[in-house]
Amino acid sequence: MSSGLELRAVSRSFGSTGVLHDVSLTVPPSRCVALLGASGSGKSSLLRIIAGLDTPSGGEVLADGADLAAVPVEERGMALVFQKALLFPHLNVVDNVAFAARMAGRRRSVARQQAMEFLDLVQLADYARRPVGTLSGGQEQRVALARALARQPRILLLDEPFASLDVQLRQDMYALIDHIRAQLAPTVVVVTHDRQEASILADSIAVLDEGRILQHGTVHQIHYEPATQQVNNLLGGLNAIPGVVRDGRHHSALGVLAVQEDAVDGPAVLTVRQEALRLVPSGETGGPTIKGSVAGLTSLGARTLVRILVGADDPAGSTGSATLAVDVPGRPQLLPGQVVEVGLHEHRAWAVPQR
Ligand SMILES: Nc1ncnc2c1ncn2[C@@H]1O[C@H](COP(=O)(O)OP(=O)(O)OP(=O)(O)O)[C@@H](O)[C@H]1O
Repeated sequence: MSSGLELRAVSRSFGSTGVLHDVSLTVPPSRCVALLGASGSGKSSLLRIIAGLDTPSGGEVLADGADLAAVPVEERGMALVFQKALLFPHLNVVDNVAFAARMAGRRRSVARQQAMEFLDLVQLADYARRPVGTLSGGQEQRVALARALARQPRILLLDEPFASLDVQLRQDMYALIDHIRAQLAPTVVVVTHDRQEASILADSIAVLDEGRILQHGTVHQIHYEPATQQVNNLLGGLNAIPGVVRDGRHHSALGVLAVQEDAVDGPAVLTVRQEALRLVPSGETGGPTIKGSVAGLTSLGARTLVRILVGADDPAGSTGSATLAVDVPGRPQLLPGQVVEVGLHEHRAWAVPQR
């Protein structure tokens, strides 16, 4: 069972300081939304309000259309997992997971039997009798997840639950969350400051900054159709070229490029993901290209970020110059100053009004 979640104009102030401002968000049942934002943007404050651990200064939290204002934490049908597992140190693994059922009055044997199903789900059934002090960080988080799931929440709230795990363990946990979603289909809200994690886990991402949602959209929209320049920055988009939009075309140091049809005329920044650009081998014919010179190379490991200066030798000097970042596979054999051509999938260019 899962519930739809809705936030309506939620705000929260501490004294005279507002930390959440008119936050509205809808998450359909069984969907996963990521709250993505820098440290201090209000992600945890929002999650605490959803869970009922804090009261909003204004606005409403609803589950399946019902206002939760008067519903206490334990009756909201939600479970929360934090960055720290916060297991009960005096209980072994299975009794940690069985805890809620025991509190609800179930017999020990029944509670343990049910707990075993959830330990099985997180692939820790063999660890049932272990003291929790003997677990690794990744195993602790699995137990914390099993304990949360044993409450059979309709909405699962995850507050940076994998932030302290190493890269490999995090990948394992992402697979586990996929598995849990496929098996139990809870609605999930995951707080993270890691855009890759948000993209892997969530169906949609709500980008939070200074207590406001800048944009809520699919993973694709947030990356390729940012609502503001700040969303582009927060999602790691490196290209933001100033210019002006006239009749669906953006004019800048890059030349004239088609952007979305409904782009508003006026000053606008052209965003185009570095991953949506490519270096065109000399002699290749086909779509439009942008000519520039190599300004620098940065290794990304298996890929390389090539920075290309465009428009610096424009004889008219009317449009100025711009640097374009292009993310390419491997390590291209390029020298600083070398002239290259960049292929741009025009439908990937997106204009954002300049403020
Ligand atoms: N109880 C409180 N009293 C006063 N200010 C608070 C309180 N709780 C949170 N804040 C402030 O609200 C803002 C948002 O904090 P919050 O913890 O929600 O951010 P966050 O995005 O989760 O950050 P992080 O990723 O670092 O956990 C911060 O400026 C924080 O100092």
